[in-house]
Amino acid sequence: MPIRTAASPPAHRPVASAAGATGLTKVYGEGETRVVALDSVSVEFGRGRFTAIMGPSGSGKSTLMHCVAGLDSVSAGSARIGDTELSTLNDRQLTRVRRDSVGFVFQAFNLLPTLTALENITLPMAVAGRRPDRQWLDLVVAKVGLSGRLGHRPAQLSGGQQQRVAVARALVSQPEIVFADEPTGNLDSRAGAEVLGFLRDSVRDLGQSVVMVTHDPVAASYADRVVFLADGRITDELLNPTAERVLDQMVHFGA
Ligand SMILES: Nc1ncnc2c1ncn2[C@@H]1O[C@H](COP(=O)(O)OP(=O)(O)OP(=O)(O)O)[C@@H](O)[C@H]1O
Repeated sequence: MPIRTAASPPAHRPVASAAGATGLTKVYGEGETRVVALDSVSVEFGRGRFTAIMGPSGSGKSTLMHCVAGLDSVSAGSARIGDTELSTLNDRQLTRVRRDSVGFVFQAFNLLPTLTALENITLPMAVAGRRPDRQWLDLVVAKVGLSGRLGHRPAQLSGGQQQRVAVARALVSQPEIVFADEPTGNLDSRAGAEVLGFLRDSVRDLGQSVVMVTHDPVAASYADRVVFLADGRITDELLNPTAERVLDQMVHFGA
């Protein structure tokens, strides 16, 4: 597989979509417990772009990410990864798309404690019966600054280093898109800045597409674009955000 080294395109130019949703509605429960978590959301996540999703608690951020990543079913509308409409897939095909086309980074690093950093990074590909491209693996490991720590187990690494292992694990299979759910939620600001820098570098230098849910305006400022959600709807977006502009927008919407 060729190594992608394309820098991300300028934010004003239309870009191909790495994932997206059309008229996506998600309803949980019924009767008195019925909650419309997403109300006909249409959104594209650009290829080679870093998109942040922001909004108040309960606005539907995680639900949007889970539906587009194929972790949750939709009630109406559609979600897609690349050109693949997820609703057309059976369970086995969906599992394969999630495994081969999507990388995940979670707030809790979700590393296996008995495996080394390198084993954690390559585990998902090993499970899938695939071998990582050695050149790409070396590049990703160097990029996230883990070259000297590949033999360490998670307990021997700081929180920031553990999250960098998780980022490398998400990048190593060269997925169509990486979804990061509050990736800096458990980190201090310095370690958080490093992880965000690596996510941004993976977009700028490696051509990766990244979508990140965050509450933090500083974290969102690493993205090329911020999409704002409120009450299950997209209310606004910002291109080339700064932390100040994101904060203004949040205050404006009472988030
Ligand atoms: N499994 C579920 N069952 C029932 N309701 C749910 C479920 N998951 C989410 N919800 C509801 O859907 C709405 C959107 O939730 P979601 O977790 O997507 O919001 P969020 O913006 O990610 O919130 P937070 O920032 O607090 O994580 C909320 O009202 C939530 O209570």
